[in-house]
Order: sequence, then C-alpha cells, then structure tokens
Amino acid sequence: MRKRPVPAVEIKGACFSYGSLSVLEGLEMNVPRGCIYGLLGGSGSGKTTLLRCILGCISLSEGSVTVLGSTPKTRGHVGLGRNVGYMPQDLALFCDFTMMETMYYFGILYGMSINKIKERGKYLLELLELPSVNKTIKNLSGGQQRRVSLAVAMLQEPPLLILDEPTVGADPLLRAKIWQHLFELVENTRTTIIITTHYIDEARQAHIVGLMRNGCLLAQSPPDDLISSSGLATLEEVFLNLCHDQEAHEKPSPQLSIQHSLTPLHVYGNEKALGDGANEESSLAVGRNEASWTSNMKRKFKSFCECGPINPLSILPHPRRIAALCWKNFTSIYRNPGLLIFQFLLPAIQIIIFCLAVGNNFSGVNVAIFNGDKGFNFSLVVKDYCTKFDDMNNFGSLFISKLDHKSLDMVYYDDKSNAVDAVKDGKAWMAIVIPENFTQDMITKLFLIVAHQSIPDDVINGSTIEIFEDMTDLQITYMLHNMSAVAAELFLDAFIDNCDDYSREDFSSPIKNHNPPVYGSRHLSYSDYVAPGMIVIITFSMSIGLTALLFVIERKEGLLDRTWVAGVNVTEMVLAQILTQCFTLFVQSLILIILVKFAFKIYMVHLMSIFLVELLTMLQGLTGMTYGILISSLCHQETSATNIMAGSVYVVLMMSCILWPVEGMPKFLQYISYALPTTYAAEAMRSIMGRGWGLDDMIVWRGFTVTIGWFILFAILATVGLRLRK
Ligand SMILES: Nc1ncnc2c1ncn2[C@@H]1O[C@H](COP(=O)(O)OP(=O)(O)OP(=O)(O)O)[C@@H](O)[C@H]1O
Repeated sequence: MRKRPVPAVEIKGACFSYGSLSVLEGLEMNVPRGCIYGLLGGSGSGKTTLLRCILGCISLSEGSVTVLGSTPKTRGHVGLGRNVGYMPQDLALFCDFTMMETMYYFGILYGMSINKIKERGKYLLELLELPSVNKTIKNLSGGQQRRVSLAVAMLQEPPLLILDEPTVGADPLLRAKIWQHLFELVENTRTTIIITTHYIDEARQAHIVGLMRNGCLLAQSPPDDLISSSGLATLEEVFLNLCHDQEAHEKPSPQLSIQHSLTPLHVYGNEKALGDGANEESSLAVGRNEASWTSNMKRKFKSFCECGPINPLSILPHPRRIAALCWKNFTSIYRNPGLLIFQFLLPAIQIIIFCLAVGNNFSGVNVAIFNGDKGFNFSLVVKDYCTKFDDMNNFGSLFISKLDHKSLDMVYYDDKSNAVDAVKDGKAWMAIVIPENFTQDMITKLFLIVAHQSIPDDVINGSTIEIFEDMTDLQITYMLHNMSAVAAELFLDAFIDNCDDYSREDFSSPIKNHNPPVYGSRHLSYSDYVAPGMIVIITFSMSIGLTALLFVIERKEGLLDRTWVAGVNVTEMVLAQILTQCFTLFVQSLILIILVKFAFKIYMVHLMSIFLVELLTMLQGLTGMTYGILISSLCHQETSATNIMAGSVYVVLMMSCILWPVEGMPKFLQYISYALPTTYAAEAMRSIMGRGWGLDDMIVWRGFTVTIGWFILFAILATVGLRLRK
C-alpha cells in the first residue's frame, strides 16, 4: 500500500475562542508539501487566528495541528525556528534597526552564519526593491516596511512559509514580482507557502485555495477545480455561492460545508484528508462556551502539563540567541535617547527630588509671640547668689533669643489674646505667651529653691511660658516641640550658668544620652531615615514599569510572537532581559548612590558599604524586572499593566518600612509587610548605611537572601507566565 505523504500542515477539528468569541469552529485543513496555499476570507473570518494556531502562538481548545510532522508548542517540540518563515500581519519589526541589522538579528535567531545572512539579506532586499540597507525601518514607507518583514520571513529559506497578507501596500508590478518569486521558491526548493489574502484575483494564482468564513473552511481545492465543479464562472462567484449556502443552514456544521464543495487535490498527490468526523456539535459548543480568559489560561496550563516529556532543547538557552536578544535590547536602548534618559536619569531625578523635598530643615514657620515680661532689676536682690545677672534683666527676651530663628518667622503681638487668635485664624502654628512677671518670678523661684522654701502657685504660674498650638500638621508640631524644648534647655543653661553656686548638672535630667550614640548621629534627619528605603523602592518600581510595558508593547506589536516563531525560548528571553537589565541597573544604582552619598550627604558610615548598597539595589531591580515580566504575561494592554504596577508600588511604598517603621503597624500588617519583597531589603539597606553592617550580620544577609528568593520566585513565575501566554 502506498504510504500517504506527510502534509506540511494538517489541522483536524480546530476550535478556538477569544473569551466568548468563537473564532475557529471545528476547522479542517490540509496543506500538501510544495504548493502555494491561498487562504481567502473576509475580514474577521479567523485567518490570522488560524495562522497563529499553526505557528503555536495560541493553543486550540479542541482539535489538533501538525506542522511538518510534529505538533508545535508541545513539550517535545523544539520550536519551529528555522523551519518556518513567518510574516505577521502587524509589522513586528524593531523600528530603530536598519534593514540590514534586522536581517542580522533574525538571521542569528534562525541560526544562520553571518556570511549567509549578509548574502541572503542583500539578495532579498534587492529583490523586494528596497532602498539602502542602512536605512532604519522607521524611516521607510508602510509598504517598504512590510517588504522588509517579508524579507525576514524568507531569509533562512525555510521549508514552510506563512505569510499574512504579504502584498498589502505593494504596487501591481511588485505584487507580480513577489508572486513570481514565490512560484520559483515552490518550483526550485519545494517550499510550502501559506498565504492569506483578501484579494480573490491573488488567491486565484495559488495552487490550492482555502475559502474561509466564520471560523471554518467552506472549501479547499485548486481554484480551477472549485470553479469547474461548481459550474460557476469565477472564484468570486464560487465564494459567494458557498457563503450563501452557509447562511442558508441555520447553524451549519463545518464538516458539512467542507464536504459539500470539496474537490480532491489530485494535482499535489494529496488524498482527501479532510472530514475525519472530528467536529461534533458538542465540540463546537465547547469552543463557544469556553468563555473567559481564565479558561484559555487553564487550557494552556493543561496542555503545558500534559503534552509529554520535556525536550531539553526546547528549554535550554542557546548563547547565540541570548547574545542576539541582548544586542537587540542594547541597540533599542542606545538608538532611543529618550528611553536611555528615562532608564538612567529618571531614578536619579526621583532621588534628587526626594532629597530636596523631604527631611530638610524647616523655614518660614509662622510663630506668634507675646512677650509680656516687664523684666526686673534683680541684681540688688540676688546679688549674693547670682553676681553675673547684672547685665540681664529680661528672661522673656533671653528665651526668645534661644529659639531657632532660621526656621521660624516670628510675629510679635502686644496682647496675649491677639497672639492666640493668630493661631485660631491659621496665621501661626504656635503662640508663645511669656507672662508679665516672668523674670521676677523666675528669680523668686530660684531664691525659694535655694532657701529650701515652698514655691507658691502664683510664682509657678508667673514663671511658666504658655504655648498654644495648632497640632494639625504633625511634622511641624514635632519640629516646634523639639525647638521649644531645645530653647528651654538653652535658656536654663544660660540662666543657671549665671549663678555662682550652682552648675547645670545640679538641675540636670535623670537621663543621660551618651554622645556619640552607638549607631547613627544626633543630627540625623528624616531623609536619612527614608533614603535607604527610597533607593530600594525607586529601583524596584522603575524596573517593574520598564519591563512590564516593554513586554506588553512587544506582544501587542507582534514582536514577541515573531521572536518565539524564530525559535527563541522563554528561558532565553528572560535571561537576555536579566543580562541587559544588569548593565542598566549597575549604572542606575551607581548614579543613585553617588547622589545620595556625595551630593546630598545622606548618612553612610563606611565608604565600603557602597559595594553592598550597589549589589542590593541591583538585586532589587532584577526582582522588580522579573515581577514586571510576570505582570506583562497577565495583561493584554499597557493600561492594565500600568494599573497593576501602580497598585503594587503603592502597597510596597506604604508597607515596606520605607516611610514608617514596621513596629508602628498593627501586628497582622507586620506579617504582610514582611511578606513583601522590599521590606527586609529596606531594613538591610538601613543597617548597611546607618550601622555600617556587612553580610555577616543577620539583618543584612536576611535582606539579601529574601531578595534573591523573591527574584528566583518571580523569575520562575515569569517564565511559566510567558510560556503559558506564548
Ligand atoms: N487578541 C484578540 N482578542 C480578542 N479577539 C480577537 C483577538 N484577535 C482577533 N480577535 C477577533 O477574532 C476574530 C478573527 O480575527 P482574525 O484576526 O483571525 O481575522 P482575519 O480573518 O485575520 O481578519 P483580517 O483579514 O481583517 O486580518 C475577529 O472577530 C477579531 O475581532
């Protein structure tokens, strides 16, 4: 018995839906080797979807696809790679590349030698009448860009070419030339070509034409056979007739439609391979009802888990392809100064804004002052104890002189109620009211203390400065409290230092703060506290944003699909991204550290700590990057990626002890906080910078370990996510 030749593409009972929209409904297709197969159908009939199923870019919910003898996108499949040239409907080219660079990039992915790429690239660009090879893609016309895309598909001389509307934008002469070249390819190399088109006259030239409508093939046969068997004059009439036939059936079974009009494919030695009865109504129902994105993902997950042993070649990274991907990433960056500035300078700008805006000394804080102190010529009265008071006779003024004049704008009032009203009216944050007999009562108090006598209430009241506050701004309140406490201390210092028999120590607080402290400095500001965490969050969030958007955009533009079809696997894609990001993160973190340490003099104990800060910052960036890839695998659009990103960054900023210590959170929130990827890292960063600790300290190595753990986890999830989404 004669063995049936293996077709180039064989599809049985294919069902596929986007959410609730059923696109392929039990479709049967058989493409013999060495022919041009013209897939003709109206807009939205499912042609592109069908091609993407053949390429393994999307998985069928029902049915099977065999391409060149194996099923794409199964574990055993190494990837179509060099065997399939694909020209998508979208441009799917890197617009900043020149035409020749585009050839080199895809050629390397296909595994071609540099010389071969050069030779084929030049030949194809000339054949397709493209201008100078050094012109960048973005500077070509739409039609020229599509021709470069066609050249990329034909570059490696694959046995199977899949072209989605390749002649759009080409003039009739060039269209004829392209078709001529396709015929030569089939004749000379027995290449199989599947070509989609809206133009019936173009499809007429194909060896076999498949007429597609509403997710099924109404007929597939050599065009002449279709015309002769139908008794009609043109292919257009045949197509219209079939469409009417399909509409006449209330819900036509695709099986029925195909059998109705199918002519055996004698010319290409192909038996009638269609209509194995694979499509039951039930499978159509499944196709239509599998409504949601989740069901698509479940389907992919199921096929991912069930389709046989993993072929190591399908997941093992290939250095050549990784190098090509890295080269592409770097070229995209340096050809795009805007992106370069965004990557390198935005974190720097963010930290500059932070250091300038947060944690600095206050200025211009309005304070209302009423100094009612009449003063007192006390030198006669306390001369025996306090000989040095001779030149001081108004302690109210002495207290005011000890306030921080740089931070405060002091407005003097001549009445206590006016000063208090200034606070009530929002004109001042604090009113300081110094009583009439302040100096006199202070001296009396001292006199009575020395004489070991009790102090009457009116003397206590008269020697007390009253403060009226607007406490609605916590930071200003803290500052004013701190400032008035310091002024009171300085005032007491000045007051007591003038007494012959008493020293400041006699009146000192029972607490002694050692100076310098064990760690840190008495002059630390809020920015010293927040800066370590800010470095972490800026790098983390920038990496999420850049990577998530990059991947979502590349997917939308069809670049990812084209890269997968060219044979790149997910591991290579993730590794190349990590390598590229390592470089950008190194520069980014170095700029951040230089600004923080040297320009803004944020507290850092040792210069040696810079190495650990740099390392931890880079690791956080890589963690953000892998999280970004994960987000991109969940999102169709930039807006949804941006929303997830913004939500995540907000949570991380609030809960990672960057602005507020974990100890200041409710207990249950502390657990959540520690479960975030940035909390331990921010703690470690603070210990490295503020305490000068190294990797031998638990807080520091825990920060590194947890960050690496999250990086690995996100990398695995991102790889699985990309694979499922592929
Ligand atoms: N990613 C997607 N998500 C949801 N629906 C989609 C998606 N891609 C395509 N569709 C829908 O699937 C149907 C088939 O689309 P497809 O692109 O396969 O048609 P086509 O025959 O190639 O059309 P055209 O000739 O206009 O390119 C259309 O209704 C389209 O709106």
